[in-house]
Amino acid sequence: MATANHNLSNYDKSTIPNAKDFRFGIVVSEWNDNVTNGLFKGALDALLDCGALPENVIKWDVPGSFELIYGSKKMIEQNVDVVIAIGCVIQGETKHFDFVCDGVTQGIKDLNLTTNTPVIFCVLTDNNMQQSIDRSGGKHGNKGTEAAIAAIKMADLNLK
Ligand SMILES: Nc1c(NC[C@H](O)[C@H](O)[C@H](O)CO)[nH]c(=O)[nH]c1=O
Ligand SMILES: CC(=O)[C@@H](O)COP(=O)(O)O
Repeated sequence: MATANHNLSNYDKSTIPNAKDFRFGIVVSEWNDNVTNGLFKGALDALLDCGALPENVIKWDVPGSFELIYGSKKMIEQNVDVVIAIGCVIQGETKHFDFVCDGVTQGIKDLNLTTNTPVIFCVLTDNNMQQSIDRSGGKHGNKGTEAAIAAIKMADLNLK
């Protein structure tokens, strides 16, 4: 189902574990920060709504989405139960978009394979700024909210 047919912010709290005992690390890219700040707000609001304690949420900023890989790796060392990697990559004139998107995707995938801490992929890879705005609190909801719910579920799974 494409995002256009699905609101990213919809969730049913009755189906989500209480997050009060989980520690969350959130790494946020500063590129396109009008978007990434919106994604972070969506994620934080959802975590707190589902019972997370503010003191159990660590937030770090990194320069760009490519640095989400190293930032998430270092965040894992902070003994958190799950990491959310937040970024916004928008197509420019060159192929750089392709390499950044593939690099961060593969890097986060590798962290999920090689560590015991889930890293949630909350990286928009859009054709233009409007698509990013629409997915960070706009008409399609907020991918940060979606990522937070995924983070809670994966933290709960990680304890089993
Ligand atoms: N163009 C975008 C970038 N580019 C920067 C890279 O992520 C990286 O910081 C740089 O190559 C230095 O290593 N980053 C984004 O997050 N979004 C973009 O649209
Ligand atoms: C994803 C990028 O790095 C890209 O936005 C940079 O823009 P350009 O390809 O025009 O250099």
